[in-house]
Amino acid sequence: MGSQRVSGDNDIDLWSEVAAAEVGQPQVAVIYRRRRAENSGIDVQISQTFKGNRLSLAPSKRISWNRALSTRGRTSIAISADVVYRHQLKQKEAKKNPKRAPYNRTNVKFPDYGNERAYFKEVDSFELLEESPSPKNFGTWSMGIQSDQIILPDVSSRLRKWLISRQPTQSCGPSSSLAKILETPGVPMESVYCDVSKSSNEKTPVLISAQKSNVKGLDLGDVSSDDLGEEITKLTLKSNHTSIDGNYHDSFSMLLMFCKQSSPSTMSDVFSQYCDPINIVKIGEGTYGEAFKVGATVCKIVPIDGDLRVNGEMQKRSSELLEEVVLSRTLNNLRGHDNNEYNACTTFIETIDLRVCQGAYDPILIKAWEDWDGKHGSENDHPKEFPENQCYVVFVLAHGGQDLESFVLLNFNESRSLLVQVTAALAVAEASYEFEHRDLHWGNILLTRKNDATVHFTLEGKPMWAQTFGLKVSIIDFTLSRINTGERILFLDLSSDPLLFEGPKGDSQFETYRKMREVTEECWDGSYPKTNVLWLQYLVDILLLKKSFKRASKDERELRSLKKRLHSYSSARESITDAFFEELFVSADEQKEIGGNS
Ligand SMILES: Nc1ncnc2c1ncn2[C@@H]1O[C@H](COP(=O)(O)OP(=O)(O)OP(=O)(O)O)[C@@H](O)[C@H]1O
Repeated sequence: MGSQRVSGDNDIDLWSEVAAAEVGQPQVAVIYRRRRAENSGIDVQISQTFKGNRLSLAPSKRISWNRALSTRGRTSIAISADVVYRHQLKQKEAKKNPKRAPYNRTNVKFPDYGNERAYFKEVDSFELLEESPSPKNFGTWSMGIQSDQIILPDVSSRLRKWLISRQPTQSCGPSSSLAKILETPGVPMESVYCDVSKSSNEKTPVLISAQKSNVKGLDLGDVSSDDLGEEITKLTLKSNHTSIDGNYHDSFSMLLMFCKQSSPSTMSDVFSQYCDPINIVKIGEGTYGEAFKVGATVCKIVPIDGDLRVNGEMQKRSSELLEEVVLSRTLNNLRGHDNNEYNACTTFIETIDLRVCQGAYDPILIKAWEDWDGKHGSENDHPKEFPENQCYVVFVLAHGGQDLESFVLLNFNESRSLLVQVTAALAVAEASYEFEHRDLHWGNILLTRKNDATVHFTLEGKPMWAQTFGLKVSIIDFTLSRINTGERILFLDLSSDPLLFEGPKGDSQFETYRKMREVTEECWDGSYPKTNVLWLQYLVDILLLKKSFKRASKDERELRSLKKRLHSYSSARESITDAFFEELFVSADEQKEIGGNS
């Protein structure tokens, strides 16, 4: 990231300030690399050099927190059944002691992270100025219900998850069943916070959901959408009676059904729908997925259900992908395909299609993978290892552009627009689905330049148009997110990931995870929209400290006071009412004059 900034004469140069503050400190570059999962922890390789005057984390390759954390992600699958039970215990304790239920680490057996702790102790003694990529790799989703859960007998975790998910949520109205979610585009599950001024400490804000008409069904062959919901449930319950190894074919069948397929496709079948396959280029990678630009879309390919370890990880199972699919599709519903939506926005990346594929990795993709590796140095395993019978889920996504980390913001207006778009999107998703992103670091915000002068949101029935100043924001990566679909709550139990909270002190990303832990009191299934506000504060920090764009000292003051005021808001929904955002919205009349998208 460049540390140059274009500034007016009166500007305070933050970078100079930071550099000045560092004078006299040891000049250290810490280089470390993380070991993959099979090595049962992190191989921290620290080297110190004394050449620059800024402390930085300079990885030999891409720093990958997620890889280190992945070992625990797998644990969270196994304990997912206990999550709800533990939450009940925590709630009981919390009732006894209204201040705070203590987090009893002694009852939880975590792997030994002694080495990592020693490492963090060492880096903590320095001021850390570099951001770290996301710890994205956390295994499976957990599901719970909002309140008054029935303590279930000791059944298999997956069955329990589904049994719980079938309990009607007391506070939600007509649910957004799986079958209905599948009816995208345009399932208008519309939900309202009854009282947005309520304190965030009230754990489950009351949602009133109203299923609207005009629900369009997909062509699901012989299966009607109502039957589909039932079939999915039966299938899952049935499959959960059997062992994990024995049952995934059932989940696989469901996945096929979700993708409207009777059998897996080949990768080239899918890609040829979007472009001439020779034009495919790799654009990014995650621990589980490889992302390729395929025509105007991005295809994220996630291998599933195989025995071959990928990037040091067990492959994800069909059942896990099912849950991710539900979450992506639920957010897709916000995109507003008719004009009746009570809550709508287009900021969450669009999932255009989902496909199940089978076969060895396509040679064209292998070539694209190798080209990217040559330029960027991949952390992932070479995909030529995949066998002929390997299965994958392909997420066909809209192309969201470049991530905030690498994107060059030009001026204060672009930064303001970034903030208003993210805040409004979170407000809409909170209002509709009690959504919390929980991992909104600068790698998960994509930016692109567009001609539209405004971007449209509908929040609780009220249409709003935010000025873009030519910038379009997309939010990706819902791995840590929490959502209430109306029928179920999808969340990840971050307590099973203690290292997430032991990241470097002073690193605003890791400070944010720690603040989330305080806010949620580790009841990760609960609704705490304040977590969205914490990430907004993080974003303001990033804009002030990590991004160079043309700005005056007055602009910096505005950002700093926004950050302060954000302290007092308990949700993105409240935050969007802040004066900072006011002048970024245009009225309906102005919108008509501008003639932007509506
Ligand atoms: N829709 C998109 N538009 C543009 N780039 C994208 C898109 N989706 C993913 N990418 C790129 O691919 C990279 C990997 O994507 P992503 O983080 O979603 O992978 P992942 O497999 O979910 O990661 P992990 O499993 O480790 O959480 C991103 O950092 C981004 O650079």
